[in-house]
Amino acid sequence: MAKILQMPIQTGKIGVFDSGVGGLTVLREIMAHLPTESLLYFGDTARVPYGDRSQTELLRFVREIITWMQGQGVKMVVMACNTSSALALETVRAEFDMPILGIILPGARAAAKAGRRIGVISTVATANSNAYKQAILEASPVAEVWQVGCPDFVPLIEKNRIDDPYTRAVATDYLKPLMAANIDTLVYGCTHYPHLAPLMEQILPPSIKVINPAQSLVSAMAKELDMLGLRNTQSKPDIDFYVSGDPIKFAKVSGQLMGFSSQVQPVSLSVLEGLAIAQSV
Ligand SMILES: N[C@@H](CCC(=O)O)C(=O)O
Repeated sequence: MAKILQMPIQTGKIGVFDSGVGGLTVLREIMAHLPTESLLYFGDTARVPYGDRSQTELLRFVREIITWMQGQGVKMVVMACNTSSALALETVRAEFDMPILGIILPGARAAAKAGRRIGVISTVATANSNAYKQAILEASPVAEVWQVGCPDFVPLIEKNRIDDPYTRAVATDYLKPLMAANIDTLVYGCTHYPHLAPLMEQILPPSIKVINPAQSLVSAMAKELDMLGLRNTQSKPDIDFYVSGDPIKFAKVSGQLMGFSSQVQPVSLSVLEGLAIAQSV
């Protein structure tokens, strides 16, 4: 595939994407810690969940999204999605001529610093990839890692069923093997899961440290922006939201989860799919 060359500029937006509302937990950290950056958020809500997709499918989606973001003039892309980071990051980094950051390495490093008996909850695809386990063990060879795939979480969170006894029962069940393993640290290995924090805080013993990889990702972003001379110093940043599914539904759920309302614009799947075809010829 040919690389598309483009000169990034400081005032360009940072593209942030996920399958749905999960990446908003990353967006929240970026807004808090890099408040002068303009952002472009894309939620692939027509194709959520990503967690049971094959690597071939995910690579196609991720290539389409990054190509589309390049067309929007972004200066950096942030995969606010662990599943994409686990299965597609390395490949697309070699294909695109722009900084692309994933969330797993920063999360794994933070976990390795925080504890020794580490539980990672994630999508099934992320768990099967062993990406967290490998990255944690690289950072701390003495660590022990337990990974649990939690396929029911994303559909429940996309419907904002957080304060729901069913979700509580599901969460208790997923955490059981980790409690039995006596973990000291729990990693939210899917960006949707920090939305569950109010529920998790009720279920988890307070002695367990909880790692939200987005916090370390934002530090990595800051370093990368400085290194590339791409920090935005303009004072009036803005945020654009786009989804491949229903913009009204996304605006409603994101408003409930984040506490602010936003204008959400549609990007049709045929536009995205066309980009992948154009790239491969
Ligand atoms: N936000 C997700 C994607 C989840 C999904 O769509 O299954 C992640 O971090 O992996």
